[in-house]
Amino acid sequence: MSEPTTTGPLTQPHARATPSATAAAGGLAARAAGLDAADPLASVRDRFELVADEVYLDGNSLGPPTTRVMERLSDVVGREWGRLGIRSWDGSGWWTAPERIGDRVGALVGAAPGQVVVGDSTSVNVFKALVAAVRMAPEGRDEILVDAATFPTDGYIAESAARMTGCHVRPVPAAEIGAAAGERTAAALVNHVDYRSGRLHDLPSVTAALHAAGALAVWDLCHSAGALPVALDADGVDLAVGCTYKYLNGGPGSPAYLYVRRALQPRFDSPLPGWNSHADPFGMAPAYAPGDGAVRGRVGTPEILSLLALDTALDAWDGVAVADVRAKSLALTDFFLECVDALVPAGRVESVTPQEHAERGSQVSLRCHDAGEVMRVLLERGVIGDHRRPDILRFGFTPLYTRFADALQAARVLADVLEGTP
Ligand SMILES: Cc1ncc(COP(=O)(O)O)c(C=O)c1O
Ligand SMILES: Nc1c(O)cccc1C(=O)C[C@H](N)C(=O)O
Repeated sequence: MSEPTTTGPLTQPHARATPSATAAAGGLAARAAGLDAADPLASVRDRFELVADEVYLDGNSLGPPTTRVMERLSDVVGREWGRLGIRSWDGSGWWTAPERIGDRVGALVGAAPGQVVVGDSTSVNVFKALVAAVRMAPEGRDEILVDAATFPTDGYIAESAARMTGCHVRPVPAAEIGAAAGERTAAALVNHVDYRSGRLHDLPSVTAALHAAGALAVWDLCHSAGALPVALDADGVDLAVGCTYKYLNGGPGSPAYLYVRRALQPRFDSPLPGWNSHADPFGMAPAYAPGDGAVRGRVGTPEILSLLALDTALDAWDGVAVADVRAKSLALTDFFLECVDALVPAGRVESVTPQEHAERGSQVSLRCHDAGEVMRVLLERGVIGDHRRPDILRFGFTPLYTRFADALQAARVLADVLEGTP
């Protein structure tokens, strides 16, 4: 599995102690204030529960709660579960929630209704998607291509899916997957945004190249859904999975989702054909007969509490255009890189996140000596990012609630911490 490509050191000389550096910092503060004042998404921040005096830059791992989730969960537990009990499966719409909320997620990833179902973990959905993809591939194909830098769970599950379907896994850098696909390739599993480097991969062209080779394209959208535009239908993606606890704010362990392109649904042969995906679940028939549409991706009883927490979290998107989110995400990450460049002592960090907008997700990853210790101190000082071993500091920028002033504050604290360490 390959390491992310380094895109060059942040080279500006560090001059914080000089009058010109002080002026630069003042200039950055004025710029941040101007950018925040002009931000069309500024008021959306009020929809989230955020800790005062903290800069939360870990929404690419666990998004914070929305302000309405407590009230919704208290109603679900107190009234729907507590008073209506079993009647809520129908009366409160619990039974159909996976497809109903799936359509809401679908709207954020360019999927027309009826193709996304929410439930299970991302790992489980990777398994369903990959085995089903191989089962739908042309006869005689025995290779699954996997993004060589993939988030580990995808790689582990692909290995198992391959063993179960008589295939082998070939790891290939994501950018080369299209070219690597050949007549033996059944399917490829690719991360839209790399979790370590924040690199955005070219979904339309990789998907088209896979199709040209007769293979199916399975995308993991964990680090892109809710952070940037995704056009699953328009780009002809076959299957996709993603989590809902990062940029969709569903909460810790909230259920993941599975997209199966409508044209493929009749051939989607789930490796986990649980009773919830049956054409007549309450017929309790001994023989399995799959239901029609997105429901085919279901397995067992849905995780109602976290599913409905996600439902409420998605209200935060009311009136928000994904294009505005993308524009702000790029502006935030550009501004953070500029602040780091201006304030952090020269040579202490280098960005592994691409400079080119077309290749950047919604995070900035900085390679840094002693990154674990540096992140520990940042957390102590109220800058919440994370550390990926051995040497990566990750900062996720979630446009719905992150301000330009937060980006500057994070860079200032980072500069301070690095000044005090060798
Ligand atoms: C790209 C990617 N895939 C999968 C996962 C995890 O999947 P799961 O929801 O099963 O823990 C993560 C993060 O945890 C991820 O970043
Ligand atoms: N899912 C997580 C968890 O249960 C605990 C801690 C972190 C996570 C994450 O999501 C990690 C994340 N996918 C990553 O990009 O590293």
